Amino acid sequence: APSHKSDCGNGHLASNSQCCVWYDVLDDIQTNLFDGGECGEEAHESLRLTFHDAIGFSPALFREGKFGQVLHGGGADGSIMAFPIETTFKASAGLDEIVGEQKPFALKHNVSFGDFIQFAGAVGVSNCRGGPRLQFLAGRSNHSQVSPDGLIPLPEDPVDKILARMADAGFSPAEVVDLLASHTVAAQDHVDPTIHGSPFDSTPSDFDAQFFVETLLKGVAFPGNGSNVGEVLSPYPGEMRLQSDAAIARDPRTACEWQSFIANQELMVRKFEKVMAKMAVLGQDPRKLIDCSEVIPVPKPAASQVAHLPAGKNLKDIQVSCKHIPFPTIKADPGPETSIPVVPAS
Ligand code: HEM
Ligand SMILES: [Ca+2]
Ligand SMILES: [Mn+2]
Repeated sequence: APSHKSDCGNGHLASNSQCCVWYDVLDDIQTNLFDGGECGEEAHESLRLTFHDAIGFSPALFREGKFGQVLHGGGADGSIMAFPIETTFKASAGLDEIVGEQKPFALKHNVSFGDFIQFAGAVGVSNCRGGPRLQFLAGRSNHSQVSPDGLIPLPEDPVDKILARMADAGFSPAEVVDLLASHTVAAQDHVDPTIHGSPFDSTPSDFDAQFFVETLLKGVAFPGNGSNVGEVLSPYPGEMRLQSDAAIARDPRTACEWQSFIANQELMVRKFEKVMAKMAVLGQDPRKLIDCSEVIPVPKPAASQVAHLPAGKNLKDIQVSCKHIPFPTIKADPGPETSIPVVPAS
């Protein structure tokens, strides 16, 4: 049958021939960056990197004359890969590693750093069970503008400061919550450097709603060496809770959006896809980009649409923070109290 697609010559058909190269990048990074398509450390760090590149964008600084000559610029432009100074910013501790791992793939396939970072994040998170299928637009220039320090939120920042910074970049309080669905596939290495890879929920390889319920449980313990800057009490040994996540979960401006995902993983995913489409083109003119979303793999379905209370917890342990919508009915897992094995730093 006649086709309007271009034959890429690599076993794929593309709606636009400029998307062909991304199939080569996909095969290469699934094998050689994501360990055969896993939702592991590299996938998590790649998702985090999409944010740290994109959020270096500030209409407020631009108005004050302190950020570039044109408003279009900065943002999701690959500057965090082009300018090593950006990975020395406190908020980006540890990202030098994933930038170092990704950069040779971008150079080898001759694609821009800005495109590569958003593509790798989208592919990485598609490896997570229940994950989103993110939009991917290609064609960002490889000319980028170094971001000033101080634009990326820190876990010790008060909610007011985080919401103001995110509003400057164009995000509502509800959209900040939507973006934080990313923390369902996340772990820390630098808030408490004595414990490696302590996750933010009990299922860091599943893009599920566990993060949203577990952050509302009463905090009882620190997983590592006690209280660190940006850390608050978590509900289990081994799990890390960021001060910012705990506060946003409980703030009247954000608590109802937070709660709304606990019994609706599908809604969480759709809203994450929508807000990520916006974040991925900060500082870019999307009309000049080509839609290559078809290259992004279709993720495996979620194990459950509804979060559960981990074993040993009950509804009385939840610090209900949305005042006008009843807390959803969720079940508790049977069995002894959950704990996540702690991996000490080597
Ligand atoms: C509200 C602002 C946010 C704050 C304060 C924040 C803070 C943090 C911190 C402190 C870590 C741990 C880093 C480490 O110690 O290794 C982390 C990890 C992570 N963050 Fe965020 N974050 C925010 C928003 C976001 C957004 C918008 C995304 C993506 C869309 C994101 C994705 C991730 C991911 C995937 C990880 C896990 C990385 C890994 O497991 O290696 N974060 N975040
Ligand atoms: Ca999870
Ligand atoms: Mn990590």
